[in-house]
Amino acid sequence: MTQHLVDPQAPRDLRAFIADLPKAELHVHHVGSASPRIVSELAARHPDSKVPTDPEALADYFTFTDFAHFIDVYLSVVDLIRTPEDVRLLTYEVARDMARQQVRYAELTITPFSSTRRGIDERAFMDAIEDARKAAEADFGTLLRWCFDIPGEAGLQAAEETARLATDDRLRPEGLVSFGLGGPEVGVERPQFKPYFDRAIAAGLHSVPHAGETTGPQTVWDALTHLRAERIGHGTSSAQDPKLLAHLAEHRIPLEVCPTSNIATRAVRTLDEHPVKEFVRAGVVVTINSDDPPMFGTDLDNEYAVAARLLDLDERGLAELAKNAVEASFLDAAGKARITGEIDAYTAQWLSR
Ligand SMILES: O=C(O)c1cccc(C(=O)CC[C@H]2O[C@@H](n3cnc4c(=O)[nH]cnc43)[C@H](O)[C@@H]2O)c1
Ligand SMILES: [Zn+2]
Repeated sequence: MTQHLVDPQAPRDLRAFIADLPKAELHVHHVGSASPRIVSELAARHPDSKVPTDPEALADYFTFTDFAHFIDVYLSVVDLIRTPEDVRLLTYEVARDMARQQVRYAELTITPFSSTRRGIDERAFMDAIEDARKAAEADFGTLLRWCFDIPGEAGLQAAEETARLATDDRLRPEGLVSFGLGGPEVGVERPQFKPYFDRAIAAGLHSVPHAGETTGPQTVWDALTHLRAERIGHGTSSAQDPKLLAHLAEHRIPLEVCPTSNIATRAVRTLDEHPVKEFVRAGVVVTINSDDPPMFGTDLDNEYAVAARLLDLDERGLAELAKNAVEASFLDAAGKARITGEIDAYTAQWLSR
């Protein structure tokens, strides 16, 4: 792993504030959220897997030479999820880990194509995630919603399958709010996915593709123009194009920034070189996210601590970041007002200590 949990450079008091701050997370992957505890349990169920279960070996296994290596390792963890019960366990336990960090609401990116192509029945898959969603809400108070993403490198057959699963009224899960596109960007041009995004948008889903994570700003423009993106996953390379930054700011298209992820996949060299400051300076709406937290040796609290350092934020600034995520989410107005109220009440109480 490339980073230790809780940015050691963040002041102790700020870390305590972050730990209890009610939060929303908009960019976090389902399989990429499997903690060592969950991975161990899944690997025990499927002992033929090459994924190590010993935490130290796992830390080593989760050290990536580049983005392609990360995707290879990611897919080996995907291979651990073989039954609807695996899907349910993963989803419910991920929600438990989120609740511990006071995550009140999360949009979890799920790649149903990866599961159905590995033989999990599509109806059973949908039932498993929905069952876990309802149980997580009842048991932990964490609201989960889904973003179904196309694994772009798997091609148009994967796009077709993902669009079908997301728009078929008999299958589409109640918690589904958005449609995405993930995986490597190099050689995976965004415009080819336009017909699938058009179908998803026509079915009432929001468009949230990854773009500008591992390629330049043109990919972000393509996501905006061809895929009608309402938020951008990462968008890191937007910093190279002042006109793009101005466009994102003017149209209030939020970026889902995942600082530690960008270091772990070597998309950005060091945290101090991360362009998040430039986004804020240009007036772009920034949300802070963890992406694949255990794989990147991070969690959402740590990402807030990193953001506090990079953006020189105090408690009020951190509360604004948390509210950005709520506002940029696809939660209904009453839900947004409730979580925003909680953030304000918590911050006021903290500052009056
Ligand atoms: O499942 C398969 O069989 C398969 C076949 C070919 C290609 C793929 C993928 O490319 C899967 C990639 C998968 O990775 C997820 N992910 C997780 N973190 C990130 C990230 O930081 N940036 C982009 N993608 C990420 C994503 O959900 C993709 O669907 C699969
Ligand atoms: Zn991602």
